[in-house]
Amino acid sequence: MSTTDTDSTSEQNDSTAPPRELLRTAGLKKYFALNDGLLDRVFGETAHVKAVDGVNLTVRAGETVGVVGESGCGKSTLGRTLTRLYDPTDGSVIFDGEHIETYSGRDLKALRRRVQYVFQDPMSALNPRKTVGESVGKPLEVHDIASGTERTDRVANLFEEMGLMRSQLDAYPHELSGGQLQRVGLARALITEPDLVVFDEPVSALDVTLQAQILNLINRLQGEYDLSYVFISHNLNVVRHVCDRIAVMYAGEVVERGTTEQLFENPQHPYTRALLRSVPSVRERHEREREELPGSPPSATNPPSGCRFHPRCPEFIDGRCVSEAPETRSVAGDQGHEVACHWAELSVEKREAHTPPDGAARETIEREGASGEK
Ligand SMILES: Nc1ncnc2c1ncn2[C@@H]1O[C@H](COP(=O)(O)OP(=O)(O)OP(=O)(O)O)[C@@H](O)[C@H]1O
Repeated sequence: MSTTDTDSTSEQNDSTAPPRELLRTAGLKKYFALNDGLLDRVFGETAHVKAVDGVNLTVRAGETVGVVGESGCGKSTLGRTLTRLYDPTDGSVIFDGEHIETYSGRDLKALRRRVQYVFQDPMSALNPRKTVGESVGKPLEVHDIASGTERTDRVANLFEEMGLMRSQLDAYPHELSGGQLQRVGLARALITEPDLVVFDEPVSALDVTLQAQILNLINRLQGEYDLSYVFISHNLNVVRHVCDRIAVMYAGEVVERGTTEQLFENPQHPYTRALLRSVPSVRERHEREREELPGSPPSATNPPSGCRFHPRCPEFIDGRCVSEAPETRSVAGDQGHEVACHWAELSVEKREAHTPPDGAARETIEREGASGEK
């Protein structure tokens, strides 16, 4: 898939130019080997879960980029691969102008200071046998940033900034509530003063009141600490409130990207439209559209041919949907808005006149399209 996100020298000299690019992935892939038994190695090829399959994503300084999609579409794997918690299978990750996909040793350690990951479950980043104060202060020691009383003071100050009490420095993780733990998780991520933080469903385990508090805190910290965020979520209401731009993922690929306004006001991909219809407050605004999206996401090991969404697509056109992977194209008149879909390539008139084939006709097209007999 292609991207139109580019930085030219003239842009950099222009005061109205967008902020500098902090992170860019190009053709990023992460496959997991599924079978690694002796028989598989001797007799056949190892099957792979194509969790992330050629993703281009750009994050500019100071912005929040959302990654949305149903469960299993590859959001967490993308987040972990672009922060080098996972090694990419292919493609590149450029952070602050440097290719980091090949980093190891000292370079990788230095990167860890600048790029942080906040998990849905903050316990994942905390040692249950250590006080939360010790866990939050640990990166200061690992990266030789501060020790002794300076370390204690830094951790205590950050705790207060997160809305925690100094007395809670000595608490063990099991002694704190979910909301307090997520604040500790934020403190642990911010203690090294990173440039980029990836949030993986940071509030989905919390009740609605706590969600709002933590989201407000995340929002405030961005300005105070000059941070860029990648915000992974399946909750479109949350994403809408915190993100500047959004990438919609389906079966390991980005199928649409644009500003939050573009995606919510002018969604182009049938998958994005279906996702939006599943959000009650948004559905009211799109009530003229078709009904809920049927079915579930495909196998990540053997995804459908052509457009991976075609078996579930309410706008299915013809054999192209089955045999040709759609290119990522700019949406006319909507700068920075891109979509990968054959239906979105049609003129407005053709789209309006289009009636998707159903029943036997569709089955025939799918069979012929997949076998190339069309
Ligand atoms: N370590 C792993 N080994 C094998 N397969 C994996 C691994 N991690 C993820 N997967 C698979 O990769 C695909 C993408 O998973 P991933 O967790 O990235 O999706 P997700 O969109 O974040 O889902 P969720 O919202 O449920 O967390 C899924 O099919 C998943 O089962």
